[in-house]
Amino acid sequence: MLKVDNLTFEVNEEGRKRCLVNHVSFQVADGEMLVITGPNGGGKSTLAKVLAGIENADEGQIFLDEENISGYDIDHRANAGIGYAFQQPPRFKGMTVARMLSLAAGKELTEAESCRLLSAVGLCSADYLNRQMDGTLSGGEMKRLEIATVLAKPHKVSIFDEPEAGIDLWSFSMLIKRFEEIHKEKKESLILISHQERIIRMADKIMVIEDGEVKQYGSRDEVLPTLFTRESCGRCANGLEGGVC
Ligand SMILES: Nc1ncnc2c1ncn2[C@@H]1O[C@H](COP(=O)(O)OP(=O)(O)OP(=O)(O)O)[C@@H](O)[C@H]1O
Repeated sequence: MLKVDNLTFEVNEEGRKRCLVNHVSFQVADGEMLVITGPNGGGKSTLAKVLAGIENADEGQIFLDEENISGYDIDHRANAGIGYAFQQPPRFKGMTVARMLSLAAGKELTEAESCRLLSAVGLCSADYLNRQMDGTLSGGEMKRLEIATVLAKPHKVSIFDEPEAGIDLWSFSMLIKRFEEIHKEKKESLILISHQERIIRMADKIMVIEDGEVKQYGSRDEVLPTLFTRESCGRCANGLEGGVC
């Protein structure tokens, strides 16, 4: 169980404090899937970075199975069981895909194991295992490799920031299947940040974040109908595409 209590993250903008994550509290039970959605710039990625230990919270606490991980850095949080896939994955010059997957798995993977991971994200291992994780890979390829690194190891909670971004339709379907399998197995909890209706509909719980605050949080049946009846974003008069802006 992940328990997030009163999490706050501020930045200093030209001498003025701006709260990007504003007293956010929620829980993700074992095996549960939480989808976080909301308008662009609402604070979803920032919240994910604070959960993963990339940014340090100014206030609040994070508990993973009763363990207070609030003071842990990114490595300690990963060891405690938090997996995190960036919205925009970093590239690593000089590192092959095979090496990266083994590092992510925490053990030397066989070719067959690496192949299974790459297949789950729609990549053919023969073409990729010896490629460098550098600028020669396309944005969509990097995104799928980043997701494969999180899938390489079991976590208590895996956070995927917009896993659909830049991914083609065929790979997206495979990815959805993998998320469905993980969800069905109930061995790990998933937090998916997404604007994609198909992903939002998979959730056990949905949280809407806007202006750094939790605007809605509840079961899929409670929140989903309200998403698709909102006509405009709460922050501005912009129309919503497919129900979510
Ligand atoms: N380090 C930072 N310093 C200042 N402002 C930041 C910083 N990081 C993010 N922001 C701003 O905070 C707000 C929230 O950004 P964030 O990336 O968390 O939004 P998001 O909900 O993930 O958006 P999107 O749906 O577009 O991915 C944005 O206005 C962004 O420009």
